[in-house]
Amino acid sequence: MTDEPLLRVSALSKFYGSRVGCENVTFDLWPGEVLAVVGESGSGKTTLLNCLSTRLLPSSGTASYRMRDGQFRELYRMGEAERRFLMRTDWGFVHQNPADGLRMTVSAGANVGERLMAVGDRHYGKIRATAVDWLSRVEIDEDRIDDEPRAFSGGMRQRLQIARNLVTGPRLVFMDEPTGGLDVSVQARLLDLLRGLVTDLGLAAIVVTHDLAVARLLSQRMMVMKDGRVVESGLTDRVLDDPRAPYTQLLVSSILQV
Ligand SMILES: Nc1ncnc2c1ncn2[C@@H]1O[C@H](COP(=O)(O)OP(=O)(O)OP(=O)(O)O)[C@@H](O)[C@H]1O
Repeated sequence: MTDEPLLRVSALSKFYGSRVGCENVTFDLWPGEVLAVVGESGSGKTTLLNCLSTRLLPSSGTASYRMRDGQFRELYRMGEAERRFLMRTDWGFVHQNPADGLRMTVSAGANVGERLMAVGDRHYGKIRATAVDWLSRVEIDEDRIDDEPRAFSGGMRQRLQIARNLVTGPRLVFMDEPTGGLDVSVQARLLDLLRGLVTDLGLAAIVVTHDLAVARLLSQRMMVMKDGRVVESGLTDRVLDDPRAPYTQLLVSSILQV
């Protein structure tokens, strides 16, 4: 661990015309830390995630990322080429719908291998061996390596998307409802797998979820959003066991009643 954050976000806001997407969001993310962003539909989670991952330009505010050389760079002032390089080498993005993060008409092995080629690997044998290794880490049998993800179940597709994102050794991974849309039993297994990988690799992650159980299992810290604003933030166990904002209390009690 270093004594400097990986990401520094200050007074970030995004407006869609007069509508608030997210407003005045400030936080630091530390290396190896998992931050969950929770809130009901329309609270601004996806807007925030898209701004942080530079898919969307905020209306105001700053976000600085500590590059591998230790220097902080302002994300919204980066050139397109540098931003793309960062996204390819140092970041991952796991979409809720695996089809958004995979190439559905190339093999599972190629989905993983092409990410290695994108960062300069050229040795075919090594790429294939790494792909096999990563497929096994996400519990996909080696004999499925030549199958296209269209032939996979939802859970397998999501595990493949995770392998594709982690194979290049990113330092920060953005996840948008990574277990959304899956059966409950498949969700539990995927969450276990994700938790293991994040811990083993010492990954930092920002996980958007409306599911407090996902936040509890994956994150050390969480932010609760409502109407685009952060209404509460803190260590996940503290926020869930002793929520202070009335909205968080409502959110937590509504889950407990289920
Ligand atoms: N492209 C857009 N144009 C206009 N308004 C938008 C756009 N995207 C989001 N919004 C609005 O911004 C607000 C925050 O939406 P956002 O999708 O970020 O919330 P969310 O918490 O991620 O919701 P969900 O869980 O349903 O995805 C909402 O009022 C939404 O209607």
